Amino acid sequence: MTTPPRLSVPKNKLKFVLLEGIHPSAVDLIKRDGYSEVVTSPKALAGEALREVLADAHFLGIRSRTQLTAEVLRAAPKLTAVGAFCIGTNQIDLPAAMQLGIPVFNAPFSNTRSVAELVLAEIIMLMRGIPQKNALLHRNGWSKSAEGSFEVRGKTLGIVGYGHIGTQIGVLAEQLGMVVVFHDIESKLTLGNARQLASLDEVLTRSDVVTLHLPELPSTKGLMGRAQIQAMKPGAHLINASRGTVVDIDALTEALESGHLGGAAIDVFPVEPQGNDSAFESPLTRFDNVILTPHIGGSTLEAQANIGREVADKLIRYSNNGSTTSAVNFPEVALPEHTGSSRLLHIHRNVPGVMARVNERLSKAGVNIAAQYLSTREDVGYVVIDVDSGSPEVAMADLCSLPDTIRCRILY
Ligand SMILES: NC(=O)c1ccc[n+]([C@@H]2O[C@H](COP(=O)([O-])OP(=O)(O)OC[C@H]3O[C@@H](n4cnc5c(N)ncnc54)[C@H](O)[C@@H]3O)[C@@H](O)[C@H]2O)c1
Ligand SMILES: O=C(O)[C@H](O)COP(=O)(O)O
Repeated sequence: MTTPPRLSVPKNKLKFVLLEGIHPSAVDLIKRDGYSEVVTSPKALAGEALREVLADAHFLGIRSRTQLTAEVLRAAPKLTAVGAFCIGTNQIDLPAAMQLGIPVFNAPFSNTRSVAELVLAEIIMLMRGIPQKNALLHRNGWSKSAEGSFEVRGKTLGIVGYGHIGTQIGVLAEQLGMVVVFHDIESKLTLGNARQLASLDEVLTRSDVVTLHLPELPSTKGLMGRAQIQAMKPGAHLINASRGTVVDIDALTEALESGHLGGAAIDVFPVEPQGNDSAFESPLTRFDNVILTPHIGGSTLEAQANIGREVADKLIRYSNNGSTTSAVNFPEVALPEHTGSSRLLHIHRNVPGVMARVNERLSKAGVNIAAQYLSTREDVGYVVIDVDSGSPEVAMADLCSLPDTIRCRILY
């Protein structure tokens, strides 16, 4: 059996790696807290480059593009926690991370408003036929006409996925006088006059604009396929600022080619370039009535600065005191400061008798338990023990050698 990693390292020896142009607010906070090694990159990494950077990283920050598969995570022996500096966490194998004892944190609300504002603007732009008019003028043409231009007031907006972003858009759209209907797999508290309809189909057949706000899940992949796009009203518009895999791009292309849809606004794509120096390719580039944006729904300076601080703070708290509050994949433990005691953190297989064995080892090591906090999730347990007498190092070494240990570390 291999010995589990024991991460009881001073701050100046802990390495943070922040990829994908994470806002400098994160670096500022991390450094202000006393961590000195912060490596940054404007790009997503993959393959050997990612493996190389993860070989000695303790904390990793990514956004939506870096793919953290089980294989990649297994090749990161020191990785203690991951920060997704965004909302979506579909790019990370969350169950694999939990099995390896690696909590993942994200920023569940920091860019919600930015996405909602972009979508609101796109609704008006699409309903007025602005994308194609704008394109024509850029080619020295002129087309002053009311044909195909409509007010949004009184029109129906269909929201698919009525979560944080969907509800915000619903509220903003009602301020413009739109009728809001939505589909969600959960029964939802509706805001304003929004109405939850019985089925996705009902939302699609009624709406002048359909906007998607779903997470990427096996169940949402290809959710907007040929049949769903064809079920939309002739001349209606489709907006996708959720995940690229939710829409069948070939089916969308056909619907635009045939004129069934009046237009679309697409911010996310099944395959996205790794960085700003890579080329973007899509069958949608040939349509003037399609607004294409480079996955910037959440990319405002306000949102990115807030995300930088929020996720960096969660990583720092986990590093400094072991708190896993709001981790997306991990047993959650909210911890007070541990003054006057040492803190032992033990992540283990949640099998019958494991806590009895933990406490037996502590008793044998002769430490006094000042406080103990336990949380479990599926087959992983996370116990935090504050000890205020005896030798915490000996107790830690004993705990680390328990066969059910996944990871352990000590905080002084
Ligand atoms: N374009 C961008 O820059 C950008 C920015 C932020 C978030 N996002 C994406 O938007 C997604 C949504 O964000 P959010 O904060 O609103 O998430 P959320 O979790 O608050 O809401 C998602 C909603 O979708 C619903 N849902 C799940 N599966 C469904 C299905 N099959 N059919 C109907 N409804 C379903 C859920 O019940 C939930 O209400 C994120 O997961 C992320 O992928 C994109
Ligand atoms: O999930 C998210 O928050 C968005 O997709 C934004 O991702 P980004 O940080 O890569 O722009």
